[in-house]
Amino acid sequence: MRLLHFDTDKPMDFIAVGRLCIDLNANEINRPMEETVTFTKYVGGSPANITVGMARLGMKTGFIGRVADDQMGRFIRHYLEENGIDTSSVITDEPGSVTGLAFTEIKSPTDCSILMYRDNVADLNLSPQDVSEDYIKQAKLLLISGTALAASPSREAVFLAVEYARKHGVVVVFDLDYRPYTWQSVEETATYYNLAAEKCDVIFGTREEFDMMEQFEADRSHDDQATANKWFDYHAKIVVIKHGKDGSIAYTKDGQSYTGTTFPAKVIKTFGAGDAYASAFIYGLMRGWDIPKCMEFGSASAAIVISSHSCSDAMPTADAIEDYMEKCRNGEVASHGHIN
Ligand SMILES: Nc1ncnc2c1ncn2[C@@H]1O[C@H](COP(=O)(O)OP(=O)(O)OP(=O)(O)O)[C@@H](O)[C@H]1O
Ligand SMILES: O=C(O)C[C@@H](O)[C@H](O)C(=O)CO
Repeated sequence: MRLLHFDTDKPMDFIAVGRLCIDLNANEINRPMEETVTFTKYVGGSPANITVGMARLGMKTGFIGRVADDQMGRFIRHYLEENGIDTSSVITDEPGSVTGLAFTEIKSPTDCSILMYRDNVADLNLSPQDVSEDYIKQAKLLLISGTALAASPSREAVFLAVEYARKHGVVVVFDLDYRPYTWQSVEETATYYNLAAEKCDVIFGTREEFDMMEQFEADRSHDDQATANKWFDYHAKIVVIKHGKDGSIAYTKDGQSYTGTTFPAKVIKTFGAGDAYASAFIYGLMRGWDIPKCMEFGSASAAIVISSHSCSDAMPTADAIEDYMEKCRNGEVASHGHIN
């Protein structure tokens, strides 16, 4: 059974919609934020990272979003363009809004957190009028990400993008990307996440993210297969549930499930794993690979990114992923900072 159809007549491979922001990653690692004094600036935001990943993998990519009319907004636009990402649907917001900042605290390879500055951010000002049906219809795949659903008008813009995608046979992928601090309440969060997930072909999330979505259900089994089955009753063909260092499980609508293992990593920080995994997995899907191969590629890409200081800038090329897998097979990469 063919799970997904990518329309090869469409010129653009991949478009993401949502947040573009800045990561300021601690240079002094293995210490709390209170003792951290210098940071390196990178483009950040989960959908931005995934798009950079896709571009590094050689896909023709574009982004729909809003950036602030400030130095940070210009830095983001320039970085996307340098990576070959089309920015014709990246709009500069009216003066007054700011660029979202994520300060990352790297206390240890397994204890990382993010301190967010997201008041009055430009990315959540994306409006339905910014979403072009013509732009979306020429892509094979649209990626949406949960944080863009946190507030209006960005929320409506994402739902409209999904409608256009479905109307024109564009595969819709949802990366749950749940960041609690951008939401008002768990009730609101679960409501919008569930409404969006109903409309998507592929869903990526962690067990905790799916638990958040299922919090008001009578039967909360926390069971991965039950979670996947629920979405197969709507539109989904593939549901991937990620379990950090314990790997991932992919379920497909034809009743199969596949367990993905992890690659050894010299972990510097754990965030970015999910974005790297998603980009390499989606790349594999678009190349027509079977699910286990997509998972293997995703896991290897994740291991590379968590062994690096950044998320976006560390996204590997296909050759770099192949090389890494080869080195792991030859026993040349030992795990470090990896708690089993
Ligand atoms: N410590 C680790 N060592 C090796 N691989 C890892 C590790 N942590 C995560 N991965 C890989 O990355 C994949 C996704 O990780 P995870 O479940 O942490 O996603 P996530 O929570 O969405 O990530 P993020 O922190 O970027 O939000 C895992 O399925 C696994 O393949
Ligand atoms: O916006 C965030 O939540 C932080 C991201 O910018 C960061 O790159 C990350 O956490 C990747 O998943």
